[in-house]
Amino acid sequence: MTMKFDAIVIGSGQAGTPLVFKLAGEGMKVAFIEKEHLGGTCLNVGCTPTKTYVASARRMYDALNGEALGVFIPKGAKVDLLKVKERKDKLIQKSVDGIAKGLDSEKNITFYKGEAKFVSSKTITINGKTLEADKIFINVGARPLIPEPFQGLDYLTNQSILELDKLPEHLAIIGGSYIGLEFGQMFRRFGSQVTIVEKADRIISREDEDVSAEIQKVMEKEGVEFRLEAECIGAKKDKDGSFRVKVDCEKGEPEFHASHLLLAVGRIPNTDLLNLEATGVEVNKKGYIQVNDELETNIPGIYALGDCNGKGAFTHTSYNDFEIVSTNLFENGKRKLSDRILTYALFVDPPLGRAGISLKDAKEKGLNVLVGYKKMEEVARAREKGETDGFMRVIVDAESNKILGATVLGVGGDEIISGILNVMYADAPYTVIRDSVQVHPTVSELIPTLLEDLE
Ligand SMILES: Cc1cc2nc3c(=O)[nH]c(=O)nc-3n(C[C@H](O)[C@H](O)[C@H](O)COP(=O)(O)OP(=O)(O)OC[C@H]3O[C@@H](n4cnc5c(N)ncnc54)[C@H](O)[C@@H]3O)c2cc1C
Ligand SMILES: NC(=O)c1ccc[n+]([C@@H]2O[C@H](COP(=O)([O-])OP(=O)(O)OC[C@H]3O[C@@H](n4cnc5c(N)ncnc54)[C@H](O)[C@@H]3O)[C@@H](O)[C@H]2O)c1
Repeated sequence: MTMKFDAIVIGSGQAGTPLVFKLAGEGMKVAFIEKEHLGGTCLNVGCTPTKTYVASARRMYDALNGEALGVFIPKGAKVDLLKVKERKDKLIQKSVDGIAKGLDSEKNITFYKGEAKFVSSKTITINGKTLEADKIFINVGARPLIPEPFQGLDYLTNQSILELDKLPEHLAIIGGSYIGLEFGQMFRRFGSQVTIVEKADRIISREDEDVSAEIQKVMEKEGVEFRLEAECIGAKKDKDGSFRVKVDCEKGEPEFHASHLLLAVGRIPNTDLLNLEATGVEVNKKGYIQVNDELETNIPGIYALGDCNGKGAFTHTSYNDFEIVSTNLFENGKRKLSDRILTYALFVDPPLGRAGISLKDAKEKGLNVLVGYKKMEEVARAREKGETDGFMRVIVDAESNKILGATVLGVGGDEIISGILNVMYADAPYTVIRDSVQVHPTVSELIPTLLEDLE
């Protein structure tokens, strides 16, 4: 028998979860399907646990680096990974329980635990049942990419590394991008030896070259080893249980030993699990579902939100997808994907805050831009804190005076970037910040000064 609903939401990610409550609140009967964790990647195996670990790692760093500020902390500080994990598990559980309680008390939502598959553009199957709805919202997220040479090995992913209760002696991380760098710095701070293997000639090669160089410098100072221009082509387990990691490289050893191996070589969308062929929904070569400016696919009534549409890869972009769909469906709104300005942070320490285009993007597009740049060393508050690594850069359109992009790599960079982003959303000229008065002493106070000196 087919069960009829007004809407079906597949995946309890950062868009699906708020959407299901909104749909139900509007009086629709909704089926909500999740195959693994309630709350999705961000809450269970992404942002929340990693930023919880980053906080513990920072405490450890402070305990070991007091002397420069005249604070002598007796030796012996150590990390108990089990306790770090328990703290993380508790934080997650509280949020998961909150979602579960919300579901229990909403009579319009029927929750199904299991993997949904399409039968047609209006029907899906779940645990042997068939559900039908005129509106179907796909929010299935992404999973770690596991290249062929690593299949069958007991490697770690962003999920399993967060289940360890003992510190790895030597953690080899394959991939020097967002996931690799955040885990790399935190495990080094916890006390592991860390080697990051990256096939490109620099880490986070989507960023400007000076960003890659500065983050590498900071992490090397803390003892993280980098193998650049080194493609990991596989690994073997030795009898003692350690890994022999093989790299294709011109410089350095083609093999090294590590106790643990973390794969952080990219993510793939979970769209291959959905039997989308039954619907005619278009996906691109990488498996991302193609959507229009309002997140609808080529099949009317089917929407794709979050990482699986390839339009963003962050929690805030996924949540914004929810806002677009929700406003347009229920509030007569006209919100569009194309109104969104790119922004994100990389939570290494000091953090990288980014908004809009990079200098590399500006050059590639041949844009006529003015650039303001200051090193963190020039910021009084950064000197007072003893945290002078990094720099800030703001890119301005030479004709319109509008801000096109910004990079704040330095203490507070993840928060400071919002001030610049807000002016970009206001579509105001850079002179608004240049002529503003900021609190002294803050890192933000140098941004008006930086904007006085555009080149
Ligand atoms: C280690 C790590 C750290 C991160 N840190 C940050 C950060 O600091 N800031 C940030 O903005 N972003 C961060 N991200 C990215 C962020 O987690 C994702 O962008 C965000 O979770 C995207 O959410 P989503 O809505 O696309 O779906 P997800 O949160 O991925 O949820 C999708 C859900 O769908 C379920 N599902 C899949 N297929 C099916 C199916 N067929 N049937 C039923 N259910 C299904 C999955 O089990 C999953 O629970 C991080 C990611 C990782 C991996
Ligand atoms: N702070 C944040 O917002 C945050 C944090 C973590 C993750 N994320 C999300 O996670 C995703 C990034 O995932 P990621 O870091 O795994 O992937 P990525 O795609 O960003 O980078 C993969 C890296 O691995 C390298 N690589 C690939 N194969 C290799 C090989 N065989 N040997 C050596 N290097 C190899 C690539 O050159 C690349 O630098 C993004 O979607 C991002 O949005 C976000």
